[in-house]
Amino acid sequence: MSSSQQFLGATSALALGLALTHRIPNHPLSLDLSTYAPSWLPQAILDRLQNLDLEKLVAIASVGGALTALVLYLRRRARFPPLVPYENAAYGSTREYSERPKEFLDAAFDKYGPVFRANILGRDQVILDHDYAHLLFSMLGKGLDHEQGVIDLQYFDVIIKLGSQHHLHDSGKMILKYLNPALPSYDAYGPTVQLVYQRVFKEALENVSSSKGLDVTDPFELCKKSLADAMASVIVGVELANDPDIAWVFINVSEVVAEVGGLGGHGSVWETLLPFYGRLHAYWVMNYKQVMKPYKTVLRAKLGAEINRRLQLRKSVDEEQWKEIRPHDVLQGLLEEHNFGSGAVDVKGFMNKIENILLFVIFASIHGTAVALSWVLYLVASDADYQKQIYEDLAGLVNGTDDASALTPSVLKNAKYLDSFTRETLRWRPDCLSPTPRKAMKDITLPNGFIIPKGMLGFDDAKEFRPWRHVDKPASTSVNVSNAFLPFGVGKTACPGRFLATYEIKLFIALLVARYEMSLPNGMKIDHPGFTFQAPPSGTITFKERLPKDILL
Ligand code: HEM
Repeated sequence: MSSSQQFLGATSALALGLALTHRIPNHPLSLDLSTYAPSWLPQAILDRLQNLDLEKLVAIASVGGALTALVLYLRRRARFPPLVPYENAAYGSTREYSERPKEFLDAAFDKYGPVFRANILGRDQVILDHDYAHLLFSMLGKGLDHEQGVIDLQYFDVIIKLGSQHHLHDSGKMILKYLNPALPSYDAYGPTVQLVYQRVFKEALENVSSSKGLDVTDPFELCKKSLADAMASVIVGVELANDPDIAWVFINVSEVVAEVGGLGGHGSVWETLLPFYGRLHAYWVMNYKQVMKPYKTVLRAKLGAEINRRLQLRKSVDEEQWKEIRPHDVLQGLLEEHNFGSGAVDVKGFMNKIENILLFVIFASIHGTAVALSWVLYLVASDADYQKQIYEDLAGLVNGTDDASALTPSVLKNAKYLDSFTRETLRWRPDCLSPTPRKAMKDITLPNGFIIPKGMLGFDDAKEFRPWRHVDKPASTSVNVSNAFLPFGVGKTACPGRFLATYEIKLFIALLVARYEMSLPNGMKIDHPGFTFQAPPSGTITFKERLPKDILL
């Protein structure tokens, strides 16, 4: 504090104290303020201040107090990162950002440096370049709350409350238990996912040949369908995954939640004017309209029938035969925790317990992974050299075999170029701000003196895309979370599905690159910048089959 601020503060505090203890007596008061007075203050003014009557003193103190507060406020504000100017007070920079996110961010970084504020979605938000975000999250991370950031921006608390309880961590525990790469059974999911992909590719790319390319106009649908079917096979089993009603649940649940949480409402006039509008909307959709109800009804009916089928089947075979035919899926693991062995599963009680957990896992596993996968796919398709490098990487691993089930999770771990590409895409996706905002729970002072004010959200922006930057860096694989790599979060709540997610992404790309050459005849388009849940790119991808001698799998 400067000496003038100290003087103002001392005068105010003294006057207020006196006013309270003397209850404002009606006679002049003599004070000695000379020790506090700055040297530049004229003696005449000091004399008058020292012989004030109390009423005047209280008046001066009030003005002094108000001025001190104003000075402190202005000084604190002056240390906020610079704000990108905007013309429309209602929209701030929301429109400008949503129309051309990359240009908007690039121009702001050029002009203001690594940290600035922009008024987006009705509030000032701090945006950091990647290096600065890394520094901030790792060195000054205390007081930055990821969960609170996500709740504020994505209404996660409303969305994941699919029933009467939150199921985030229960779902996490379930994934870590049944889809844990440390378990020997994990590799068993490889062939399951591969069979699904091959079936979906066969349907979608049936008419492709080396002479005649095939244009796929909506590759995101291909990504989503592949992942929804793969997750259904892994979670409820290959047989049930073929049921069209179950396929409908898997593909739509994630869509609905993503809509509610971001893609649909964000950027609307309402949300910009009323930042809490999104939350109200989420309450309306989830709790009043109960959009999850039809999915729950189908899930209950179909899973109920499947559980009874498995119980009957188990009764009809002996121990040895059961070992042969026991389904390798998450459902079976869960059933075995709930009396499957004794043949006395209480189906209704079981469904009550697991229904919401399953719905959350379906959401968590499909939409985000499909968007991430479509980014990887478009970026791979954007450059023949990327495909060449990944193809050579795979050729070394496949080693002459043409058996597609060769690419188990443990084999694909060694596809280092593909892994680096996946990590870099997740790190970089350029269309929008990081999906892991942080909320400042207290003022945070940056090394350059700027303050990130309490209550504000912070994002990071990643600069250059360099797909091989993580090659031969064992601590920087696609699943190593850290403050420098936030797409899967960090710490004890880091995404437990990231092992499966990156496997699914890499396998999808590997199977395509092994057989096809891809190109983007019209480039790629970013239709909607992700304010929170990220949006996929769009645009046609042309597939051409490699010459038979070059097809790897
Ligand atoms: C590329 C795809 C994916 C991305 C980018 C992603 C990202 C995330 C992020 C950012 C979180 C929050 C982390 C935090 O709070 O710090 C999270 C949590 C979670 N994810 Fe993922 N995820 C993906 C795929 C998956 C898959 C495939 C599954 C399931 C198999 C899954 C299941 C979960 C669960 C259950 C949680 C909650 C964990 C807890 O709070 O205990 N995710 N994910």
